[in-house]
Amino acid sequence: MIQLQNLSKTFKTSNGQLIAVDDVTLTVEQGEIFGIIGYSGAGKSTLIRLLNGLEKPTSGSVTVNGQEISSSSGQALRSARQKVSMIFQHFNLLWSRTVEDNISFPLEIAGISKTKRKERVKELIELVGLTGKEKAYPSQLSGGQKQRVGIARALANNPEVLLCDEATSALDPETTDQILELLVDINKRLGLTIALITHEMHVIRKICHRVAVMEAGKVVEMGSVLEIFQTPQQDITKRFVEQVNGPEEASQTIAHLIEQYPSGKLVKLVFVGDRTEQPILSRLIKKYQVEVNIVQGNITQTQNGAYGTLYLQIDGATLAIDEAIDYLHGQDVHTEVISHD
Ligand SMILES: Nc1ncnc2c1ncn2[C@@H]1O[C@H](COP(=O)(O)OP(=O)(O)OP(=O)(O)O)[C@@H](O)[C@H]1O
Repeated sequence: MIQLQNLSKTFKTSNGQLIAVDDVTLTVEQGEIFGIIGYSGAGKSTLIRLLNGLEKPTSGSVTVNGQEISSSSGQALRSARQKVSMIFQHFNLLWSRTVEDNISFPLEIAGISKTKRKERVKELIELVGLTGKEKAYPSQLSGGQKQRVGIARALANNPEVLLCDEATSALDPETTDQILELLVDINKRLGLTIALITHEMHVIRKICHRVAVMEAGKVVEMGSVLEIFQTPQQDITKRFVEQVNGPEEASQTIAHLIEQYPSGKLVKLVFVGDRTEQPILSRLIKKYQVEVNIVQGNITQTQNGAYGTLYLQIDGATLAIDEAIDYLHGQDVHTEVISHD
């Protein structure tokens, strides 16, 4: 659906050339929710501006549904851009227009008749859950409601792709979750492809199928959200995963656990949801004559399923413990020994 091929964008600044996006190649599949995460300055905004044709690449290409946006101009660019819609962190609503007139605006520009506009606006208001607010002005709405208007307006002309630029960053956690649920609902109901940029791993965990991690203009890691949460490779990715799992707390707990369970070995298992029912633990105990204490565990939900972490204390004869750990390494779970005798 969206293809970025060796995409780069360089800006000339007073300090010389600045590479904002550096040789990015990725594909967003039809119907997918794809997240791009990075800290401030990583190049996310530049990337999204390249995606909707607001910036021209220095090199490489952007193709949306077979049409190259990066090399189009004039009418061709305008028609290509109609397939791509966007919502923003600060909503970008027209403050002097009511909710229904804001949503109607792109339809007016597209030359849709008044009767058809009314019908479509009604449909969209229902879709985003704003019934009863048709005549309200943006200043009379909560942040979540404003973003619902933004979403309805973005969907008015039936785009093929929705781009979300930090769409929930100005909202409180509860409202964030409601807006994220609305995006998932729209993705499922309309089969709409969604590409979003964010600095919050919570957003990625909650709604994305796949994620690309950006650092200094480059995509440094990419994969299914489940995979990335389960086995992050790069340090930056690990830091993002910790945003959701809570690092200090976890490391404090681990230090505490080591103190509390000084004998045997402390092992961390990371497993994917549908493998949780496999009787790995009971086999382990039966086969190796070790004692297994479940010390701590949690499960995290993502759009691709759940993944869990389980801390075990394995105690017994040294040889039996080592064999038991070898057995775990041979299973389909990620196993890490976090303390030694
Ligand atoms: N028009 C421009 N001219 C010069 N430099 C720019 C321009 N736009 C972006 N940059 C630079 O490119 C780099 C990437 O910026 P970008 O805004 O894409 O990052 P970001 O990940 O979106 O960060 P943020 O979340 O803070 O917006 C930054 O160093 C920024 O200063």
